[in-house]
Amino acid sequence: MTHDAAPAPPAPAPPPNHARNPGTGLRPEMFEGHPVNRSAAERRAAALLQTRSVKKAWQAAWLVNAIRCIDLTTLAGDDTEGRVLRLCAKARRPLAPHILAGLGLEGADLHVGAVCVYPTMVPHAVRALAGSGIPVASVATGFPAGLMPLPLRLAEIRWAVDQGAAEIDIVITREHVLRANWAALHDEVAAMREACGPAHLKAILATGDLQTLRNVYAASMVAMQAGADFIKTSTGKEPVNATLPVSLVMLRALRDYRDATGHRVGFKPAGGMKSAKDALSWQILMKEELGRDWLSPDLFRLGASSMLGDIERQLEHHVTGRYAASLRHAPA
Ligand SMILES: O=C[C@H](O)COP(=O)(O)O
Repeated sequence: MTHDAAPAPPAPAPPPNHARNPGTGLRPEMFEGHPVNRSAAERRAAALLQTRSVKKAWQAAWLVNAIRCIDLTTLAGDDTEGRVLRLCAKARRPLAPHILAGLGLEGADLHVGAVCVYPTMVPHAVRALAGSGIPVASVATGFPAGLMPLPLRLAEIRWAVDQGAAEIDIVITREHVLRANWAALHDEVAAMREACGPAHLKAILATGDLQTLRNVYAASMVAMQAGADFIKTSTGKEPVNATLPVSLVMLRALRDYRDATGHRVGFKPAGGMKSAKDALSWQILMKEELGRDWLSPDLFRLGASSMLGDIERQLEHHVTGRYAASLRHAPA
């Protein structure tokens, strides 16, 4: 079966069509005792991808939509100003001119969803992206482990926001989840949300550390109840990062939260996603579970350091009928 309702070909990113999530205060009845069946989640994720595929003619539109939703990321210990400047140049012009022309998108303002960096790289990224409309996202709160005193984690958020970060990717204290200390998790994320001020808070749940899918569901719900604007699967540093079954559980939490509160919260799978096929798989999952409205950059991001290169390669093939050597593409 093909996937008929592909996202429309890309248009300039629309303004956010929903208010920020104000949170609800801690409401354990929304997640305690909520059953999550691992093999059912695995079966559903696998079945979706077996029975749904994107029509070949529409794959290019889906891949262009993925570009609009990428948080183009560098989070390496050897990051430098030069690397961040190159990344920002790629963020502004994610496709080579002949590919854009082949897609009929010469005039389109196609750029990625955000550039995601460590806090000390924020000033470089802010400078390089000035006037582009591309937000700078900063990880903070002692990324990736988060095991720093809370006042220091909050100060790190404030520092990154002062430097111009418009989005803050925080990490949660995994121990709060593993001990089912939901009040502590709620209060921590709520304090981080307050420290963010106008910047949007993306809560990284580090799902590979959370042991059970029931924990993933509960942590997703608590983060949203504390006012997270996005929930994100992984730091990219856990042994297991974004997977489709875990994502499915988080999407169900997003849906349940929307149904209970009327607020739509964004989703960001991250870590280990490298191919254009991954970009299609996660978009199919989103569309099947949450609908196409959720497939825009204000509600969906793909956190990836190396996915854009393969997307560009596949789009070049779409346009020219042949693959170029990957060295012809500017590194993403
Ligand atoms: O937040 C994004 C992740 O750190 C990116 O992970 P990745 O380097 O495996 O693509």
